[in-house]
Parts: sequence; C-alpha cells; structure tokens
Amino acid sequence: MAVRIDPSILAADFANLEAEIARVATADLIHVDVMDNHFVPNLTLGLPVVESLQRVSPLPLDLHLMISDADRWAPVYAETGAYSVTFHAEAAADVVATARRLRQIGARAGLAVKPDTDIAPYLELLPEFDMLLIMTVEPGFGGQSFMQSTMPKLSRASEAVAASGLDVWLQVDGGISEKTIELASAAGANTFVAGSSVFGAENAAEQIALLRELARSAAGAHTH
Ligand SMILES: O=C(CO)[C@H](O)[C@H](O)COP(=O)(O)O
Ligand SMILES: [Fe+2]
Repeated sequence: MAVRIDPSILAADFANLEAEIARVATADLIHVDVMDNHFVPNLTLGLPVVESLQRVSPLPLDLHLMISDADRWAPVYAETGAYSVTFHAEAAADVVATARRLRQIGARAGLAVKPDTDIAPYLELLPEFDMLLIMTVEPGFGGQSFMQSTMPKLSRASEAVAASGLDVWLQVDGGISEKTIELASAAGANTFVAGSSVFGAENAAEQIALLRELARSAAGAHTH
C-alpha cells in the first residue's frame, strides 16, 4: 500500500524555505498551509510565496487552504501550477463546482473537514475529489496534540473509499508523529502531514523514513 509523507513547512524556517525543502527531499509532497486570519485565527502566506515555492520546490506542492471564500480563491491557487489544492468544506458554498474547477485547471482536488465537521454528507461526492483531508487538530496552528476522537470519522471515510473502488487519498493533518501515525494509518489514512515532528527532528530524512515505516506496517493491520 502506498504511504505518502508530506512535511508541513509551517514548522520550517520561513527565512530559508528553499533550504528547508531540500532537507525533506525524501518526502513525497510539500504541504503548504495558507491561512487568512479569517477562516482561522492565524496568518501565514499567500499567492506570491506559493508562486515562489512553485519555482524552487523539487517536490510537488500540496496546498492546504484555510481561507474563507474558497470557491473564489482555490482556483486562483491552482493556477500557480500546484499539484494539489485542498479547500475546507466549511469555507465553500459549492464544493462540487469548486472541485471541478480545480481539476479543469489541472490540480488534484482535495476536500478538508475540521474535527467537528461530519464527513458523511461528502462521502456520496467521492468521484468529485482526489483527496479527503480529515483534520486531526483544529486548523490554525502547528504543534498541537493529535485528536484521537477524529479516528472513527477517518475509518468511516476509509470504508466509503474502499467501497467506491476509487483511488481517493485519505490525508490526516495535525499532531502526526511517531507516537500517533500508526493509529491514523490503522484507521485508513495513507497520506500524512507532519510539521513539527519532521522539521523539529535533527535528521529530517531519518524521521521521514521512520514515519513511513510505522505507517506502512500499521496499514497492514487495517481491514475493511
Ligand atoms: O494545517 C495545519 C494546522 O492548521 C498544519 O499542517 C499542521 O498543524 C501541521 O503541524 P504539526 O504537524 O506540527 O501538527
Ligand atoms: Fe495543513
């Protein structure tokens, strides 16, 4: 089973992003948290920085938009050439129309839900998405504790994806470390965002390898 590790640059040195991305070159994707101080109470980076990262990153960019008015802005971010654009269900008026726009532009379309948002209404829309992001912390800040209470929702999504036969990735984001990744993998996640646990490690490549190995072995435990 494919396991993807996506370091979140929220935990990197923002003055040296190109060098920081080089430290995690053995990962699969670079996770970029865009926050607008409106949808979430924090402000990170926007289009000019995403465009610059797009020019220098050897790995595909996985944009996580924590911004209001996702219907309007998600396609604009996709136009930067990003590999994947994930927007929040809570921030979009028409999730299907927005996902279709993203795919038309050539990006993978991801749909994110906060810990308290039910995933059930979106599971019948699986063919419209390439990825579901089940947040495992309240979006807004790095370094928070993994919320195990989100695991039943992840299992439910995993069962729906398996039943559909579609290759929709299941991503988790928030508090993913060597202590929590097996739980998320056993519940069906295959795409793991890790900020502080990767960028906070002395040897980021070793930490990525460890997370990958733990996720792989725990995935074997998962049965539908
Ligand atoms: O979307 C996010 C926060 O809203 C980040 O991607 C996430 O928090 C990663 O940080 P950490 O691994 O340190 O929890
Ligand atoms: Fe994120």
